[in-house]
Amino acid sequence: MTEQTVFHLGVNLSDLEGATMAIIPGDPARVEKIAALMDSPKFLASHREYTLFLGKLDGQSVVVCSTGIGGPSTSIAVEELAQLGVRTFLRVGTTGAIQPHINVGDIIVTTGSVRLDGASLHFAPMEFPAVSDFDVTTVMKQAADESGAAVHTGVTASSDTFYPGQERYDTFSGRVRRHFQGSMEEWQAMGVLNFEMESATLLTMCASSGLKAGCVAGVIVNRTQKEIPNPESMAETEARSIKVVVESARKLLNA
Ligand SMILES: O=P(O)(O)O[C@H]1O[C@H](CO)[C@@H](O)[C@H]1O
Ligand SMILES: O=c1cc[nH]c(=O)[nH]1
Repeated sequence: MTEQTVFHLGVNLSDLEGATMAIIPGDPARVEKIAALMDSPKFLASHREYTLFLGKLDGQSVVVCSTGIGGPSTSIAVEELAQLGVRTFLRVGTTGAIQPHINVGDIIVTTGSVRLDGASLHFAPMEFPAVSDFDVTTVMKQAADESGAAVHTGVTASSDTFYPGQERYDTFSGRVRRHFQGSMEEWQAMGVLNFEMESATLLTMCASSGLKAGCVAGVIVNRTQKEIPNPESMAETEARSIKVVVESARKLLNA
C-alpha cells in the first residue's frame, strides 16, 4: 500500500481513511448521489473520468469512485483502489435488458458475464470465468429484493462497444460487423439477461486477483422494445439501483 498519490485517481492511502470497500458506478455524476446516502460524504478528487467521494456507513469508510465507460478505465480504477487497500468492489450501473419479460425499472444482479471485452484478457485467459463473488451477489440480491423492485439474477453480456458489440443498427452507418450480426438473438437464446460494458473486466480481474466484486444494474431500456430510454424513468431507475448498492455495502460491512 502506498502513501503516494496513485497515478490516475489523485488520492492516497490516508484519503481513503481505511476503506476496504468501493462502490463503483460508471458515470462520474452518480458518485455524489451515492455518497449523499452515506454519513459524512466528502469530495476527494476528480480527474478524467474518475470522481471520488468518501462516506461512512455505520461508522466504516466506503469510497465511491466512477470508472468511466468500459473495461480499460475500469481496470485502472480497480487497480489503483486495490493499491490503496480496497478489496471489495460493488459496481452499480445502467443496463439494456434483452429478455422480453424484463421491464424498465427492474434490477439485474449479475452472476457472471460474457466476456465481450478486451481488457479482461490482460488479467486471465478466456477460459477463466467472469464470475461474481458469491457473498457479494447474495447480498445484492437480498438488498434488491428488499427494495421492492422486480429483480433478475443471471448472466450479463459485457461488451467493449455500445453500438456494434450490443448489435445496435441505429448508428450513422447502420453497419454491424458480421461477427456481431445475430448475436443479440443468440445471447437471448442462451438466457443472457442484459448488456452493459464493465462487468466482464471487473469480474475477471477481481476473481483472478483475490478481490471480491459484484454488479447490480437498473434497467433503463428493453432492447426487444426500443433503443432509446425515457429520461424520467431513467432517473428513477438510477435512484433505485443506488439505494440497492448502498444497502448492499451496509449489509456486507455488517456481515
Ligand atoms: O451507467 P453505467 O455505469 O455507465 O453503465 C452503462 O452505461 C454506459 C453506456 O451508456 C456503460 O458504462 C454501461 O455499462
Ligand atoms: O443498452 C444499454 C443501456 C445501458 N448501457 C449499456 O451498455 N447498454
